Amino acid sequence: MASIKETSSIVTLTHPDNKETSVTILKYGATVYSWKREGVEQLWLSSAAKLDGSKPVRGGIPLVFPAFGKNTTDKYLKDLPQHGFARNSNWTFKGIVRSYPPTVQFELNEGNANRELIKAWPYKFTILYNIELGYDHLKTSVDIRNESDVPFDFNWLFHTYYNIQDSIENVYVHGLENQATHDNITGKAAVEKNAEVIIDREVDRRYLNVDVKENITILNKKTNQLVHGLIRENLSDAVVWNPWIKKSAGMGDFEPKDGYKNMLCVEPGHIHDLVTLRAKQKWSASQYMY
Ligand SMILES: O=P(O)(O)OC[C@H]1O[C@@H](O)[C@H](O)[C@@H](O)[C@@H]1O
Repeated sequence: MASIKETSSIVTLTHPDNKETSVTILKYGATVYSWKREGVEQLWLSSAAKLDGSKPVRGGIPLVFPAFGKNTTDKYLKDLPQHGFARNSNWTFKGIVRSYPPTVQFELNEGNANRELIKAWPYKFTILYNIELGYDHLKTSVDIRNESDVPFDFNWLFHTYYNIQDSIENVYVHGLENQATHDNITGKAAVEKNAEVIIDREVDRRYLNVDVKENITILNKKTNQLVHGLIRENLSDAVVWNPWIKKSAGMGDFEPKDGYKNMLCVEPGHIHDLVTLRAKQKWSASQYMY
């Protein structure tokens, strides 16, 4: 039997076959902020991250909904903060929904979402968020249901911060060659020429419409061994983000300051356009990390 520990602010799930394999979720944002596989932390978390609900968590897996970045054009989304309100809302813990692999569920709807922020977005919805702890993987899945009588538009993205135990200089991202990109820093579109995407400066790049049959992996430069692997369902875009020296220096909740050497965000999402969800319809997506 998996063990679950719940406090007023967090839920920790431990795998039945290995007590060193666990996942910890903050109810605020339903933010997974630790995933240990056989005792080894897989996610990066800033030592200055706020875990008290005063701001989104700098690290782990913040959830981005219903807007990616700062939307400036949509009638309602433009009044929301960067990355929407899901990561700044207290989600309801619904308990364990499957015993093997042990899976816990959280729910967000217009009733428990951040009261100030939800004022800008006049829809009824239910998001069920499942976190499945495998002995060798973590799968996070989302079902979004439009409970309104009219359609609504949204982005979804898992803002995953991977822990790069070895330095960032020693890894590359694979699976993005020939993909269309949009650079968030320069605003320019391009095509990725590299089979091995290295991170040696600030990188903030959207990869658009990447075939979901393609796994995205982080590999060791010297040995080509797998550091992290990602399988996506219904999430055709991916952001690759590392703030590097200057940007992390400017973020008060980013510590240690050289932490950029030990993290890399590879964020699967639907952001090339907005998903339109018709009344009473459901949209589902997941990321499987191994
Ligand atoms: O500081 P925030 O709001 O958590 O965002 C972090 C980063 O999130 C990434 O997804 C964006 O592409 C970046 O532009 C952004 O800086």
